[in-house]
Amino acid sequence: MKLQTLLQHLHNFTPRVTENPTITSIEMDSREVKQGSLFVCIKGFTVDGHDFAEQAVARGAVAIIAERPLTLPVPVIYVNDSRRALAVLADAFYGQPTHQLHLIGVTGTNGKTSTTHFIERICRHAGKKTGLIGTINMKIGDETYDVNNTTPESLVLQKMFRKMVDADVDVAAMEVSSHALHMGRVHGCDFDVAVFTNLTQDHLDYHQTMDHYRWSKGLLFAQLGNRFDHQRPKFAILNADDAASEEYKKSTAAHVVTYGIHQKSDIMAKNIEMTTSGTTFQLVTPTETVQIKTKLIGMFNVYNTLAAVGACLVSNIPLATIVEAIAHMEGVPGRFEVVDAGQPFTVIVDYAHTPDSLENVLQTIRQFAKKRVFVVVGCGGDRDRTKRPLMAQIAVQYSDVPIFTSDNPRSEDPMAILNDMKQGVTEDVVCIVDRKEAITYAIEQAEEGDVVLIAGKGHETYQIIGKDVLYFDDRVVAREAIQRRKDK
Ligand SMILES: CC(=O)N[C@H]1[C@@H](OP(=O)(O)OP(=O)(O)OC[C@H]2O[C@@H](n3ccc(=O)[nH]c3=O)[C@H](O)[C@@H]2O)O[C@H](CO)[C@@H](O)[C@@H]1O[C@H](C)C(=O)N[C@@H](C)C(=O)N[C@H](CCC(=O)O)C(=O)O
Ligand SMILES: Nc1ncnc2c1ncn2[C@@H]1O[C@H](COP(=O)(O)OP(=O)(O)OP(=O)(O)O)[C@@H](O)[C@H]1O
Ligand SMILES: N[C@H](CCC[C@H](N)C(=O)O)C(=O)O
Ligand SMILES: [Mg+2]
Repeated sequence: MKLQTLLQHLHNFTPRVTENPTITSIEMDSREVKQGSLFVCIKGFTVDGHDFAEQAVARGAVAIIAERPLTLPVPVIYVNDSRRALAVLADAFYGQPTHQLHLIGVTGTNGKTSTTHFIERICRHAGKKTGLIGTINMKIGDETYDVNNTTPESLVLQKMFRKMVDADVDVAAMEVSSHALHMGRVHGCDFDVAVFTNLTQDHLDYHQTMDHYRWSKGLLFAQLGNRFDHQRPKFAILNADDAASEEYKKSTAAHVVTYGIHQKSDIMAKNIEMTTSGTTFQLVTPTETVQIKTKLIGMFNVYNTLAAVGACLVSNIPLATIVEAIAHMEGVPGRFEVVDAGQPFTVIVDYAHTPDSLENVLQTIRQFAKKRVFVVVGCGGDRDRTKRPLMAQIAVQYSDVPIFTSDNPRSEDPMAILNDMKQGVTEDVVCIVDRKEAITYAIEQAEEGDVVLIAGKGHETYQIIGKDVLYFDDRVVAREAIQRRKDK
């Protein structure tokens, strides 16, 4: 694509460049630049992309997008906000792929990964070709691609959407984090359906206040198409049991469909019954009431299922197909995942890393636990510090044997994180800084009928200590500890 053709999409007011080289790729990382690239300088949280512009030119960049003056031998186009410019340019460069996809975005503090996976599975069951973007990975059909972020930067996103369109994907479900909404990573994504799961405390390191966090999530609904196009209607699927939905309802021009258990909503779950092997409930929709049977447990999964049902119904998937798909649905990796190595007690690995999710998952376990509940839990470094004492409190309140340990300490001192956790409790709690030792301790202490919850890292196959990303998988560590116990 020619530089001038691409720049037509920017509508910026700075002097126009006269050169018109062919742009072979857009890059935001100088290390990825090739001959013919357009390099976009982004001022990041760690370094400033402008400092790598010279390097980009040396590697073959033929034009640069920048926010501040640079003296370079190639044309430099100045913009006020290069991250936003990147989103506009990436959308244009890849041929506006989201206009050709049925795109479902899911936001909320907890349940995004679960809900997007449920939507993907229902759509596949309906015979659709699917795309998926989120915390665990990106997918086209069965093909998987690694991710660095739950919601990647616009450049990565638009490239993936192009790949999806070229692979004839019908429906794409993606997680939309509050960071992505606030930083504009999803500018240019033409969502058809926006889903809200819930809002509870997390990410205050980034957002500072709950008001800012709530507002950031609300951007998904506020930016969801502002005209009534009956050919391509837009839908907001809102959790009526969460107070934030009232605000999102007002901020969107899209058609609103609500779901819930307590408040009167368009889609409701009634007569919920749960056992250790699954859940049944009556699904009440505006047209029909049907019986749902699922292997999933936990009230939170009823909410995630309702959210997925809402998204799929407005996407024209027949209710009967949805019901059938739900009956076949397995859990999501690292979400309430049972580790069974033949031990006489239950071991569950779960991604709960917020106060609300930890409380939900422990409440669910409490409902069924015959004997003691152990919880091995830590809190991530370089993340919301204020959730640490709250998670500690919840661990103590809902378990019999809380064991505090490290999650991903990142650049922080693991002991300092444990101390932050201990501020939330008055009791003496076992603290074992090494996560492997903590898991082993729990497994050695557990007796027949007990439940051991290993919380916080779920599907993660690494532990970040300092700058090191070390292989670590709670499920593997638990399995090995069980085996060692058996071998004794
Ligand atoms: C705080 C934050 O969001 N950081 C994101 C940000 O990184 P950054 O600002 O540190 O980037 P940087 O290293 O300063 O680099 C600035 C620019 O210089 C460029 N550069 C850098 C080095 C070089 O040699 N050459 C070069 O050109 C970089 O490519 C970049 O364009 O931009 C990166 C690229 O888009 C992101 O991967 C990164 O996410 C990091 C990994 C992160 O941890 N983000 C978290 C907070 C986050 O976004 N989380 C949400 C999920 C939350 C949830 O699920 O609950 C998410 O959506 O992932
Ligand atoms: N609807 C829900 N409400 C509260 N807790 C939930 C809900 N769904 C899942 N959880 C809990 O939160 C954990 C994370 O779930 P999930 O990965 O689906 O959320 P997420 O929003 O994608 O998280 P992240 O922000 O890290 O991407 C689960 O392991 C479970 O303990
Ligand atoms: N998306 C979340 C994941 C947290 C997972 C937990 N294991 C941690 O490292 O804190 C975050 O980046 O805050
Ligand atoms: Mg997720």
